[in-house]
Formats: sequence, structure tokens, C-alpha cells
Amino acid sequence: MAKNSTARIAQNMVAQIGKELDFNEMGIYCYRDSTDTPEQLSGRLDGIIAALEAGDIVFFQSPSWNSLKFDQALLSRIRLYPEVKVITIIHDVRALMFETNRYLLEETIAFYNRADFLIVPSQNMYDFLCEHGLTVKKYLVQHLWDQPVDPLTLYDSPTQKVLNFAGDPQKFTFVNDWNYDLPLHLFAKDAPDPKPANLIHEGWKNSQELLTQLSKNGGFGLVWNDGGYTFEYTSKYIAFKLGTYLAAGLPVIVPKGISNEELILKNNLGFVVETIDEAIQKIAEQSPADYAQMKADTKKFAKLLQNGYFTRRSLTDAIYQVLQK
Ligand SMILES: O=c1ccn([C@@H]2O[C@H](COP(=O)(O)OP(=O)(O)O)[C@@H](O)[C@H]2O)c(=O)[nH]1
Repeated sequence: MAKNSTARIAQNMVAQIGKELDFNEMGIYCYRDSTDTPEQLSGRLDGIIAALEAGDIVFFQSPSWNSLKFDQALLSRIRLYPEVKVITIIHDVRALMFETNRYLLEETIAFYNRADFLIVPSQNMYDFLCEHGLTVKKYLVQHLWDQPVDPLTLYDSPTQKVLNFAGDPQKFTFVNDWNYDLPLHLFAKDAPDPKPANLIHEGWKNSQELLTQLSKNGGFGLVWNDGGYTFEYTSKYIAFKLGTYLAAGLPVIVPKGISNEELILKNNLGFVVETIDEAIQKIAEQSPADYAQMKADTKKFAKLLQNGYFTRRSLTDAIYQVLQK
């Protein structure tokens, strides 16, 4: 997996928080697994689970980003140990990410059905999976991705009227035509070509630099997409960037229908809008005092993400529940 990929950042973060809770990591190498012979695959799986013992609890971060067949084989190997409990953390559902992957849905749900407990990104995702054959009754909802960071590395900018967006313009093409007066700071390796006048290209930053720069820029963090199939997915998954912005202390702008809409409104963490035009208007109309209040509420909430409490809560609560009838 690419060093900078969001999936990798998220999985490493969960593993790191698990280690802080005294879990042992079973690292999984991401590779072209179709090149393995059955013997090679078997040896590899044994290596991954070498420290596993009967009665252990295993958190399976799904997908491993190898093939579904690989994940199924690994789970079968884990399942050979008596009394093992498997808690599957659904990071991403490949079948829902791209329309061309939809055919994988049934097999993916069959894979989830082999877990004793599920950590799902949202209630929407759980309900959707149930409608398509999910039978696991024990689950909890994760809600947000944490973004562990030392708050002393962050700034407190009073700037209100700017937007920040972390994402590749090839995947989120709306940034290529940014023609609003409100400046948009783009965090991505490549700038759109031609670059819109009010788009400030920040380049790719590592996690710490990104958080620091976001806090320096101030304004709002934007969670947006190009609609269509991707939008259907965002009503069920958790945008990683949402946790990033909030941990940096920035209120957010999110599209209506996103899985964590309620949480954002309830805690005064930003605006839920149907269009970018609406977002621009809301920001234009917002008084400095209202922004300061929103920011203060966001900074209070950010402590949860900065200290990894969403992940800690999910991991410990899942154990608590899976060991009970
Ligand atoms: O300069 C950058 C831009 C992005 N990111 C990371 O990439 C995430 C956003 O990636 P993506 O758009 O793929 O994720 P999504 O929000 O769709 O889950 C951010 O939250 C950051 O963790 C980063 O570290 N540096």
C-alpha cells in the first residue's frame, strides 16, 4: 500500500492505539497475493498468526487491501483456533467504493458474517449491510476517525473566511473549477492545471504538518465529493479528512446526507449543506462571534480525536461486549 494512503494511515493508527492498550499486532504485508502458490500463502498466513493462541480476541482490520480471497483464507486460519473471538473493523467496503466493484458485495458480507462482532463506520452502513444479508447482531458504531496529535503543535487562527480541502483533485474534480471568491487551500501533491485563481496549492503535507497548517489557515475544513456513486458511499463511510479538520480545531462544511451529519449539528461543529453555493453563503453570513463560538465548540470536541478516544472506545467496548452473552 502506498506510504501516504489514507487507508494505511488509518490502519496504522488503530494498530498503534491497540498497542497502547497492550494488544499484540499481527502485521499484514500488502502485496500482489495472486502470485502466491497455495503453499506460499499457507506459510505466509502461519507467519502472520504465529503468536495467536486459543481463546484470544482478534481485531481484523478489513479490508487488508490484499484480495478478498486472502482475507477469507486468513480468517479461516484464525478460526482454526478454538474459542477465538473475531472482531471485524470495517474500514472500507471495496464493493461500495467503485461501481465496478459492486459484484463483490455478497461475498464481502459473507466474510463479515463470520465475525463475532463488528465495528461499523455508521448506523447507515450497518442498516445497508443488513438489507443485503448481514446477520451479525453484535456491533458498535465508530462515528469518526481519530487524529492523534499534540494540541501544543497547533495554532489558533482567527481567520474565518477561507476553506481547506485535503484530497486529490483527480479524485475530487470539483476543485479544478473553483471559481468562488472564497479562497480554497488545497492539500494534495498536484495542483489542478490550469490552477483556479482563488485556489492556493499547499502541496502534500505529512499528517503533523497538515494539522499544523490547517490550524494556521483557520476557516473551515471542507468534506465534499463529486456526487454519484461516491456520494452514496459517503452516506455510509467516515471521511478520514473529517477527523483531520476537527482535530486541527477547524469547523467543517459537509454535504447533507453524510453519515455523521447529526453529530456535527448536535455539537456545533460546522454547517451541513446541499451545495457549495450554500456553504459560501452560510460562511458569508456568519458573524465573527458565531464563528468564534463554533470554533470554541470544535476545539473542545477535538480533544476526543487528538487523544484517540473514538478508537479507544471502539476497541475496549467491542471487547467488553464480545465477551458477554
Ligand atoms: O497533504 C495531505 C493531504 C491529505 N492527507 C491525508 O489524506 C486524508 C484525506 O484523504 P482522502 O481524501 O483519500 O480520504 P477521505 O476523506 O475520502 O477518507 C486526510 O485526512 C489526511 O489524513 C495528508 O496527510 N496530507
